[in-house]
Amino acid sequence: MEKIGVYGSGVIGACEATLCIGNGFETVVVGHSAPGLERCRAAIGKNWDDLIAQGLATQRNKEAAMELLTLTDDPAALAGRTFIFEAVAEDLTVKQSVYAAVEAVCGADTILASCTSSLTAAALAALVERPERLVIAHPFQPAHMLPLVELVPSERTEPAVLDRAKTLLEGRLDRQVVLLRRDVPGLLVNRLAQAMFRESLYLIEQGVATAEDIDKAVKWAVGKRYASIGLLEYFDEVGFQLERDIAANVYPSLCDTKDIQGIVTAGLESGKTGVAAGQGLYDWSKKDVAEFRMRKQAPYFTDLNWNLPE
Ligand SMILES: NC(=O)C1=CN([C@@H]2O[C@H](COP(=O)(O)OP(=O)(O)OC[C@H]3O[C@@H](n4cnc5c(N)ncnc54)[C@H](O)[C@@H]3O)[C@@H](O)[C@H]2O)C=CC1
Ligand SMILES: O=C(O)[C@@H](O)C(=O)[C@H](O)[C@@H](O)CO
Repeated sequence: MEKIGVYGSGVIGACEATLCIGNGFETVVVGHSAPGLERCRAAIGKNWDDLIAQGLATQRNKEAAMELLTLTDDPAALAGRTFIFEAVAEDLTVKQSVYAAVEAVCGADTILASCTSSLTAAALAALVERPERLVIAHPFQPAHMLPLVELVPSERTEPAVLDRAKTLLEGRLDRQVVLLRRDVPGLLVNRLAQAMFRESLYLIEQGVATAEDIDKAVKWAVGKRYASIGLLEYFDEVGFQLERDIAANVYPSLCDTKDIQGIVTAGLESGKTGVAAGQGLYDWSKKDVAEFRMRKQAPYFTDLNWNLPE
């Protein structure tokens, strides 16, 4: 059984810890500030309360899971850990300092699994002394609920490391793994997501549709359809002939900007940066954030198959 560490006590660190303790793994979480660690403990507790409210866990499961959790600001507590999820800021300098701290206390056999959303495995491998032990294991929010993990080796990752990561994720942590054959920025899902975000922002800027219109279309067409069939299964069903004709009409007018769009730079300048600011593409002061949180988790409630601690 791997001995798990999580470096990072933010959004993803809290979810990874919830998942690991929820499957009976004693887990050490390293953060870098006392208030951050307190927020992390509260976030993990809230994740459990949501599961309990859905009848998917009991108060006893929560207590047993929380007993498996250690939160600390001391990286030395990672000594003896065999599998570390790195979930710190999306910044190579921050990741490099964290990797140095991990490699200073962990053995040569310890796997470093980065949760990065957009950096390449090659760029991360260049930051460590033992690149053969580094892999990307990219989760999706809410990371303890949504099962997909993208696994990406660098050219220097040992095959046995991939096997161990896959065994842990699929065999012990109730995850669905997609292995990327080559290292690309944004991995797989974030490349698709960024293409959709770019086009959506473009459609708003061009006055074609509102954020509400786009989200309604995504929920009812894209979301529902591709929940049961694959995107490319659908492409094949339509057939190459029609898809070629549509592409010939649509490709020339698709957004292909390489720049960050005005709607985003303006939001950053005015402080209207999304849910946490109360205003982004939507006015969140008029929306129910707690209801959104439950809606975000709801699709996964029926699939949970954890080895809950008693
Ligand atoms: N938020 C998301 O939707 C997702 C994020 N990720 C990836 O997970 C990683 C973490 O992201 P979040 O949890 O969202 O970020 P966050 O901002 O919520 O948490 C970042 C963590 O990094 C720590 N940190 C920041 N500077 C540090 C430093 N100099 N030394 C040590 N620790 C430091 C913070 O204390 C915090 O614990 C990133 O690589 C991100 O791309 C992956 C999937 C989804
Ligand atoms: O979708 C997610 O939860 C993740 O894939 C991410 O890496 C990112 O945070 C991304 O979605 C932000 O757009």
